[in-house]
Amino acid sequence: KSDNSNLKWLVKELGSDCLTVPDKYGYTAVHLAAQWQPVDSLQFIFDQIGAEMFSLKNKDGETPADVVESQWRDADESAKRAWISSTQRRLEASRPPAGSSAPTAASAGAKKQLNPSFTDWDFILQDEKKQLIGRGGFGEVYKALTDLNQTVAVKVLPLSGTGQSRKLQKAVEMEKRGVEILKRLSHPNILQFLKCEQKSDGLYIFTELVSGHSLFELMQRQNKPFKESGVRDFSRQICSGLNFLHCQPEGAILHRDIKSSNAMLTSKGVIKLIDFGLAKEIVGTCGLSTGVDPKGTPYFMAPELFMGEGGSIPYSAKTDVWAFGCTVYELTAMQPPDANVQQFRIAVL
Ligand SMILES: Nc1ncnc2c1ncn2[C@@H]1O[C@H](COP(=O)(O)OP(=O)(O)OP(=O)(O)O)[C@@H](O)[C@H]1O
Repeated sequence: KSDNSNLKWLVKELGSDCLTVPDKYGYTAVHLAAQWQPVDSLQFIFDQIGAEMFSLKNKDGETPADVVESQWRDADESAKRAWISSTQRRLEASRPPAGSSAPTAASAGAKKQLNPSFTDWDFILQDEKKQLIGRGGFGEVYKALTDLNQTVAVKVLPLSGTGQSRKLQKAVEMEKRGVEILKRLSHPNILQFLKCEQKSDGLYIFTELVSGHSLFELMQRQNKPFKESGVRDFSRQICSGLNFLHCQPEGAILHRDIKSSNAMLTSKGVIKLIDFGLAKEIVGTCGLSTGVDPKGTPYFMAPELFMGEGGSIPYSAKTDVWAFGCTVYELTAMQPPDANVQQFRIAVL
């Protein structure tokens, strides 16, 4: 669009983080605005994400300022160049002298990214116990503090007592590779993965700590489904996250476990998809369980998933979309489709 209404819509729907998400060429919404939109779009972006907008680079290493520089066509281009140089001058002038850590308006506005390169960490304690924030079908999630002074979530998949068979180690290696892939993704609706550590007693997966509740938990607490406007908003955000996963340049990344308990709502109204169907390989290998069944999952499974042969399950982007449809149903009805049918009979249907 030649005005910034589409940018405003994006930010309203997805939050300002979406402005920095690159497409397959590394172009962000900031690059596109710099290329196609008038100068007030740049000001709008600056108001949203601050100085960070000048450091974004596409795959050719071009910043939004470079994109403007390479086009010298009309009045808009010169207005943009003038705005960029005066804003950068102002930023430079407000930067603290070397060695000083006094905050400036620019640095206070800049968003801090989660840094995955911490080397040491510890559980955060509450009443002298590890602060548990959730329990899933095969792991428990705790709060942790890293040596880079960031609070993160750590999911612990216990491996002790299950033996260290080669099959298990292979499943653990697959899990680690999965985390390596997910680490590289950055999208406002996808939980940020940080790293994975294998210890003698388990596998520790570190992620962004989300402040909020899952949509499943919220429905249970309110004891009613969401209103249509909420379902629309959450569905749109889940789609945005899924679309991002499915459109990765190296091929689709699948979530494999879309359901309301795996969509968290933050205090700012942002949906985060959590709990990618990673650990399933380990569970399949060693029968690991915390005693809580991964309840309801068959109700979200596409028909073809019950027909996999030779132990292979034909997950695809389409099976994620099927699970998404079941989740929309769940959000309006508080239960997935066919919830009155026993789990083991779902496959027969
Ligand atoms: N990164 C996180 N930040 C904050 N809370 C989290 C995070 N990850 C998980 N949780 C909380 O922990 C709960 C359990 O999460 P987990 O991913 O282990 O299992 P689940 O999705 O409930 O079930 P299953 O793994 O059986 O599908 C979630 O419902 C959520 O409340």
